[in-house]
Amino acid sequence: MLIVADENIPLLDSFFDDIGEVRRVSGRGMSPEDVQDADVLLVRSVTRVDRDLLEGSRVKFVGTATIGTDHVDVPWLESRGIAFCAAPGCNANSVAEYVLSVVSLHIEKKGLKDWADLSVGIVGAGNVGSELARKLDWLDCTVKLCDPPRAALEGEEGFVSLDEALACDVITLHTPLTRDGEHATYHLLGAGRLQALRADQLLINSGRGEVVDCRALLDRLDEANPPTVVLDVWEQEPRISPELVDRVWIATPHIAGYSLEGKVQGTEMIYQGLCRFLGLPVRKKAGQFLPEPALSKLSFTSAASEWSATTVAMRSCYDPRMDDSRLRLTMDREARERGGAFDRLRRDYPVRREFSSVKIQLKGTSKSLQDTFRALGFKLKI
Ligand SMILES: NC(=O)C1=CN([C@@H]2O[C@H](COP(=O)(O)OP(=O)(O)OC[C@H]3O[C@@H](n4cnc5c(N)ncnc54)[C@H](O)[C@@H]3O)[C@@H](O)[C@H]2O)C=CC1
Ligand SMILES: O=C(O)C(=O)[C@H](O)COP(=O)(O)O
Repeated sequence: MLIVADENIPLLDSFFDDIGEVRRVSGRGMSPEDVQDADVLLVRSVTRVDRDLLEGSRVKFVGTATIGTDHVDVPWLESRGIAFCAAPGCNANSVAEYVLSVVSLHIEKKGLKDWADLSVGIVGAGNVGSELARKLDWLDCTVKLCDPPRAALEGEEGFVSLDEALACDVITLHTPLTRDGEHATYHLLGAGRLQALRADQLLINSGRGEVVDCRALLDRLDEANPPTVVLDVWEQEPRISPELVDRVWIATPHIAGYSLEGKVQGTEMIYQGLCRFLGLPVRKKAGQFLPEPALSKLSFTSAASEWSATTVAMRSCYDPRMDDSRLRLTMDREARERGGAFDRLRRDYPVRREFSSVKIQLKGTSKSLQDTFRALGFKLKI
């Protein structure tokens, strides 16, 4: 059996080499010739999987090691009897930690040292939005969830309108990219809604670039009193707008979901999907391939303030400003080289471990500090 796979999927051999021969190809540049003789195709989000790629091939199973599926023409796969599997939720915690890290920097920038004063509007309350809401709730933020498709379901309640979510101190977008239907998200935030944002607000997009009209955003950021904006996702990746990078506060190259745990869980989920499809037993688990983290323990005493202890711990695991600096450094290249540089930042992404990989040892500290660490997802050793 021939398995053609995006070379950027981690642990391809560990998971798949006893199922078939694995051929690695570039995800971004994948062509019909690459997949023609494949039985199985494994991709990430940068490969458009549709008739143009697969017509005439013998592919019978497609797996994407990502949450998002907007790059896959699922109805066409169904029409051809090609099985499909994605990895829902695989990197949801990674994205939630990205947003928490950004919000903690924002709180400091505003001269505050507490989560509790903040209202956060979460647009899209699925795996990512719900995980983020759970953590922010524990941190005593006021959380408002906007999810019209869920709100329309029987028994679902407590959701707010988009306008109410967009009035919060922090707005964070976690919808899929959809172009059709009642709840389409393409350019959900267009000129009108961007116009209404205030200078004291923070807008974070780590969903999909096209959910925000980036041309309109650029215009808004050139006007008086613009909001603060953080973008992980962009229209026209990998050839993103340098003008927009220049105007946003934090700019990262679509890596919110790039914790090692998130990426490896993505591979694990398509491995499980392929095993189900082939009727094979599932013998491997993501956990067996995760190395010991470089940072496995941190200690704090009662001398440390709650804010400094938790932000030191968070930033020891992940600081979005590092990703921001790396992306900005690529912006002075020639236009034709910038797309390649964006993809290389993603391909060569440093190992980033989730908060749960670090044990926090606390000596003589308060119950409230313990609760905050727990809310953020750290393991405690008291
Ligand atoms: N930046 C990154 O690295 C990553 C980005 N993503 C993106 O985040 C998206 C969300 O991920 P999950 O939460 O796991 O997906 P999910 O499918 O679990 O949840 C999406 C939620 O959005 C809601 N939704 C749909 N249309 C909406 C609308 N018009 N307004 C408000 N809510 C709407 C759905 O009802 C659903 O509850 C993915 O589709 C993907 O595009 C996901 C992982 C990593
Ligand atoms: O899971 C998703 O959805 C994502 O956006 C991925 O984290 C993006 O990673 P790549 O598929 O582009 O490597």
